Amino acid sequence: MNPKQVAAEKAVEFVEDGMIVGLGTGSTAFWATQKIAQRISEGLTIRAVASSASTEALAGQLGIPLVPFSGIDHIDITIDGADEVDDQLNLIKGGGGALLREKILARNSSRFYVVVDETKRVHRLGRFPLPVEIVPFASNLTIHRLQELNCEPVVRMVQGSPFITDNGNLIVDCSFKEILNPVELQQQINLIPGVVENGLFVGMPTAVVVGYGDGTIQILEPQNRSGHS
Ligand SMILES: O=C[C@H](O)[C@H](O)[C@H](O)COP(=O)(O)O
Repeated sequence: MNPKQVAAEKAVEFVEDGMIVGLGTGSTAFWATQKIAQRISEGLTIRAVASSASTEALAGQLGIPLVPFSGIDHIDITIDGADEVDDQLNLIKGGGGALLREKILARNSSRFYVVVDETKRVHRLGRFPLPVEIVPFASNLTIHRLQELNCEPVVRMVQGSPFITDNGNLIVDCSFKEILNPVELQQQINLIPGVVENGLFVGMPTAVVVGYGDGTIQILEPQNRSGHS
């Protein structure tokens, strides 16, 4: 069985009637959105907020009732993927460019479930280049300041043109190789004028659901690393 699907479907078990649900972005969150649609067809009543235009389109096709960010004052549960998960359950996100809306959802959610396959687990963050969303008009200046933090920044390109986020910004992928202090780094990055947000999610998950190729899952909680079943 697909480990991403296994993890995502487990997390959807935590969705209950009446909830406002944050829908993540990417190939793992995709399975959560599919499962939520299935549960709606079986009688579940929820409203959802999408973390990207692509997820909004998917949810719309699947008949999931959507509300805009402006129409809610809290989110009960968000289910989303990640590019890396470290031993403290800190994350790198933004491989799909959706990190800003994803972080707003996660920060405003009572519960934030992260769904990954086992390949996303690392001892320390940094193998995956850290996505940073920046405003386009001063990008060269902002990129110089990012370089001063000892990373190699590369503007993300798609088919020869800069990737543009749903918010009209650029993504700079910053290779740090190894991130020793994610708390400090996220603050340093976000203090640079021109940076909109970075893909470090520090201390945010309620739990991380890890799916394995043999169909088993492991639920990792911030202080309790048990539960392989
Ligand atoms: O911007 C995209 C998101 O942060 C994704 O959740 C992340 O990149 C993981 O995506 P996937 O599940 O496709 O590996």
